[in-house]
Amino acid sequence: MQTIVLLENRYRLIDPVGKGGFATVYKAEDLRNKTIVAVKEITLRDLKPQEIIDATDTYHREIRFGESLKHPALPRVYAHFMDQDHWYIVAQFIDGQTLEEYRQQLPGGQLPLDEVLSIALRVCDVLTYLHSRQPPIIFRDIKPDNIMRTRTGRIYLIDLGIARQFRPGQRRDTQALGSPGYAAPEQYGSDQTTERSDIYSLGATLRALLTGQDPLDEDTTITRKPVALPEELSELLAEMLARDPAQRPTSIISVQRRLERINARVTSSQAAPIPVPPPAPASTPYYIPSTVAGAGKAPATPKKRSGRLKVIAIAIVLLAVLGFGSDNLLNYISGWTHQSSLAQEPSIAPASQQMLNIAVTSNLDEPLDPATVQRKQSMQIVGMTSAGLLSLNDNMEVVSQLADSWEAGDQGYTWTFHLRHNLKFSDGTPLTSADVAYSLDRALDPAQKYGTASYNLQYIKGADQRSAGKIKSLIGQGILVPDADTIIFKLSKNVGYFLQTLTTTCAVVVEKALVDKYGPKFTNHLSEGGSSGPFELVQNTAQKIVLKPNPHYYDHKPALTTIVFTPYESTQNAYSAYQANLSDFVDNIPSSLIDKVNQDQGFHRSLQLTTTYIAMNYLNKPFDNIKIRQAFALAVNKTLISKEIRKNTVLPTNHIIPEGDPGASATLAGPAGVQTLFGDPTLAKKLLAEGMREEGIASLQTFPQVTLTYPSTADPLRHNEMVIMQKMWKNNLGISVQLQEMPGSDFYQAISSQQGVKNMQMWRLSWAADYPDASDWMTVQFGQNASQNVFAYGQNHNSNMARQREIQHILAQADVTQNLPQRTIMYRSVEQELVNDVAWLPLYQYFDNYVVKPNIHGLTINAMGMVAPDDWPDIYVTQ
Ligand SMILES: Nc1ncnc2c1ncn2[C@@H]1O[C@H](COP(=O)(O)OP(=O)(O)OP(=O)(O)O)[C@@H](O)[C@H]1O
Repeated sequence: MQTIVLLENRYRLIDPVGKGGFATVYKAEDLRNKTIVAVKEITLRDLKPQEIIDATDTYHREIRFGESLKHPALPRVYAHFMDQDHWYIVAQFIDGQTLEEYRQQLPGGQLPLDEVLSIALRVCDVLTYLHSRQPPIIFRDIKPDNIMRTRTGRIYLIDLGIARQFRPGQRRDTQALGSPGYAAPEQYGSDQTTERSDIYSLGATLRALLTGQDPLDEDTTITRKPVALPEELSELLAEMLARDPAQRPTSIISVQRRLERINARVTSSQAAPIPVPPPAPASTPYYIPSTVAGAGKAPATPKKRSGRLKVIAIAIVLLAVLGFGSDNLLNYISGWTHQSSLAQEPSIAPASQQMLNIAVTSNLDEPLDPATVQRKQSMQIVGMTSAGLLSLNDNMEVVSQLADSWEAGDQGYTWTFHLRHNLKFSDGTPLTSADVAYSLDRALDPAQKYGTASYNLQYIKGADQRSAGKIKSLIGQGILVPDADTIIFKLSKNVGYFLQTLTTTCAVVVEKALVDKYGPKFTNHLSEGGSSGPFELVQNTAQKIVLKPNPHYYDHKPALTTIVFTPYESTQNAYSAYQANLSDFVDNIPSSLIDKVNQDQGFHRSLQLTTTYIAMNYLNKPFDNIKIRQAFALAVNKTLISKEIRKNTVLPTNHIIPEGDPGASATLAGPAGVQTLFGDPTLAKKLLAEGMREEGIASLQTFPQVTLTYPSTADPLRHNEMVIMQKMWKNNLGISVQLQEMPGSDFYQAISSQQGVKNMQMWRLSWAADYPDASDWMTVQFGQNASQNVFAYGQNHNSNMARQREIQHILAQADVTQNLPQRTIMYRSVEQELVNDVAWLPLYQYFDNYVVKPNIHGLTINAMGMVAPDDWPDIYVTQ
């Protein structure tokens, strides 16, 4: 029996994976999201007072930076919490090892030149990001121990704990931090650390990886391969390692450019042998600190990682602290060691087997034009082959894609984006800010019928006129292109969620040359080039879409060599293909198949930002009374609907801002403060009686006839769902609700305007997020003049009308509040009032149910129903 260690009732510790100065890092399962995370535990007991102060600083910095910084090479921080003796940070789990561990497995501890250059370029990329923050962030501890590498070679910087913001004017750091040998001389207290301190540490790291020699290691007994470095690289390293910061390269970007040139030469001349000069003396010309300024004594020996026994000893203490008895402890530890010694992580399969077959259940005939795609599967393909300035990760955070950095000015009315250096389309032509500008402007062209840009990109100044056909182009007006690497947006409204709008599919880049050549039919020629995402399209027919890695994508190349999308007539057929090993992945599995599919070893589900709700018309009787709305809401048992009708493929909810949206509230109560999801029939009856009294309705006989309207569909479950609610209202309130099924087109036409719903009392509808932001669930639905607000919230004669108006005012203010935490608080407080008012009666949130073969590593669907572009380098076939 194995005892489970559960933190916060949510994180199940699986295995310790690493140990640092103050912290132990565990691989853990987040039971709520069913994902693997890293839990970093800092144990305060046994620390000396100064160590507690240092650990506190480290912890707070790691959280602050981890939560605010977004870069594909920085692990995301999801949560933090503490108990009496420990602090915890929950972060993205990196399935890999540190470069220090990795190099120790290689002969002489040395990495090949091309691999070091590739790592160097990636580290430069993330340092460029950190150094371009305002104020710049100096990492201060670049070393092989703080760089992790996944099995596919993806690189992450860990341990933001000692990073700090550069303060102009401050002469020196208050603390001497960094790691001996890797830290720049000025980090020993003589001067303030700057970007050039990171340049020094990167130089020391690259040198250690190339030579196999630790900067402080004088041991000459180890056999190491003499290193032959291109002359330019030797020169660059010598400059990076100059003792005087003024002698080092001025910026990390200049280092990156030089490394790119060296890399291009090395790659092109790989076949030719490089002459091997005699090895240089280990310690020169590199600076090796002999004293720690201020402390007056020799630097401490570099930290050594503790062995497994020590880790287990710490675990015993941890478990004892968490209240486990000794028997459990022993069971736990034995289970743990047993499991660990047996746990053989499957290895990555050879390139010839890196093929992913995806079964889709609608035709492949939709043109893959980012401006107009509607189907989810098409959006997924577009997201794989086309990149935007920004994208979303699995945690619904906005992360950089083509943009390297960005800044807001003018109180959020101006946004300046700096593109990554040297971007290219898949055909090798340069991708510049002019291409981004062209693509966004094109998406707003009224010729793009059914496009989403007129809505998603509406905040760019002049977008309304462009999409109404009143102006020919936004470029030079709302979109400015001062140079090839910079694009500026001028906004008509300084919404705090502008970045989120740029993650939508309509905001990705298309190649102008291809559109100019083929016009609207350019999507039939995507295999000729034009891809800007991690993959390029090589075949596009009704029978098959084939993708291969885009050789010019800026990020680490995916290990998958081929991805094939094959259409099937039904999900049942797609699942049969999966069972017959013809397909590796099927998503959107409907509830009708769930009993069969959820037995599958590869079954997963991911909560989606899509909610089904009942809308009530504030202008029509009887729903112009809040108590009657509350009575109808509390008479519904949402748990029962989820279980009986939807076979638990949905999550019953009281929330309007759904779980998984960064704005979702953890403390929301349902209408009239009811916390449960199965309603409260007693309270519902009481509220109904009070509401009827207020409205002068003497008895149920004179209660207005109520009709629930819903769009017809082939899915019988929708009808069953309406029938079960009809029964609940009858049983709990004594009211017979009529059901009215309407042809879909008539229904959607009707609910698009207040005039259209004039004769409707309540209707069933679903909403899927455009982007993960609370505004999409608040202002877009309930704001003044919001197109979705056809039920007349804030424009009626209800008793709390004045408050409804105030709420609309708060929403308008929240939209333009630039400070995210403050904005979130505003939306959440409004949401609580809207839920109490039954402005919506939310029923449930959807899961995307999917199967993925166990030998496909890392494939997960995020809350927008997509595989995040950032994930592709870590998705591969195992053997
Ligand atoms: N996000 C992560 N995913 C997987 N493993 C991790 C992660 N973060 C850290 N580790 C592992 O845990 C080890 C210790 O982590 P880390 O270096 O962050 O601890 P620390 O106490 O802050 O270190 P230091 O003593 O260097 O300041 C790392 O060397 C690595 O092996």
